[in-house]
Amino acid sequence: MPDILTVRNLKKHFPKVQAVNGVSFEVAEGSCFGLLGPNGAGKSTTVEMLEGILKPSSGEILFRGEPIGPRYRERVGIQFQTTALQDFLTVKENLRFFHSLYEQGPSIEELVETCHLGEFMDRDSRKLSGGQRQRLLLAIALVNDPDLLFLDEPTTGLDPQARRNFWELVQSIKARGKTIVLTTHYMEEAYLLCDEIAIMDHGHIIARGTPNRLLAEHFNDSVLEIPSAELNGQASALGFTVRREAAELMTADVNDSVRKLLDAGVSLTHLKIRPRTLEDLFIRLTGREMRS
Ligand SMILES: Nc1ncnc2c1ncn2[C@@H]1O[C@H](COP(=O)(O)OP(=O)(O)OP(=O)(O)O)[C@@H](O)[C@H]1O
Repeated sequence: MPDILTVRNLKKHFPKVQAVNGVSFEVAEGSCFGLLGPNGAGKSTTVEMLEGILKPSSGEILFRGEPIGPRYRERVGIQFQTTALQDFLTVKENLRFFHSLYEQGPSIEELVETCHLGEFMDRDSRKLSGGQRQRLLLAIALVNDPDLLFLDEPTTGLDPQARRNFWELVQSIKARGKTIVLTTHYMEEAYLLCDEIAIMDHGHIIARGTPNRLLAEHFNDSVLEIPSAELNGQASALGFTVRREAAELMTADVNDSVRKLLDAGVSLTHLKIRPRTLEDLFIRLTGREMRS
């Protein structure tokens, strides 16, 4: 697929901070691109420049090969946070208001169907649950039928079920050929939704690629997890690190490690063997855990 966005050596200085310090990447048409990083890494600043809201200090942003200009805003959709909603209006009224700002785009009925808003159209938009609010904000981001959709931490604060519902929605929108740029603090979300991710820290991109390729590049081992109590006081002798109730062992030879556990008389009933995750990669690269 050709690139819908090309970003070259993008920088943004604020008076006391170099928030973004020379980032370059491409986003393929129809893909979901994830920008990850610890607090203050420069994700929001980067995204605001890509959205055309914030002027870069230097560098280039090309949309389908052309520098972004006044018509760019017609081709992008931005899922703004709650403040974008008009107070005292119902969901239907909010949707009508934003819909009236554009001459083209899907009908209100289509937006309602796509974002599953049907059940609460007459509700005051301040009375929505977190998941319902995010679906309304997503519908508003889609009013102009954008080619490129920006989702900035769309599921932060949602309960697990609402988060899963939102992921399904994002997948269905992507299946219609839209390109998505997503920032998230949830590694599971990035793994599930993103074709490609970039991990930022201190204004730089420190890793970029498909989630599976990045995992394969950085790890050749798996993780054994077992309740510490089951190791009968032999955790350190068996090479395990104890983290609260669970003990962990990273091993490139799972068979050998399991054999040693059996030889030591450890019950394997609650043993879990898992591959490395993006969370592990994130901690390895940034030295920090993701905010949850
Ligand atoms: N308008 C501004 N003026 C001055 N400094 C700013 C401004 N916006 C952001 N910064 C600083 O730039 C750096 C990057 O901030 P940014 O919000 O882009 O990070 P982030 O990765 O999105 O963090 P978070 O995950 O907390 O949202 C931080 O040090 C932040 O304090």
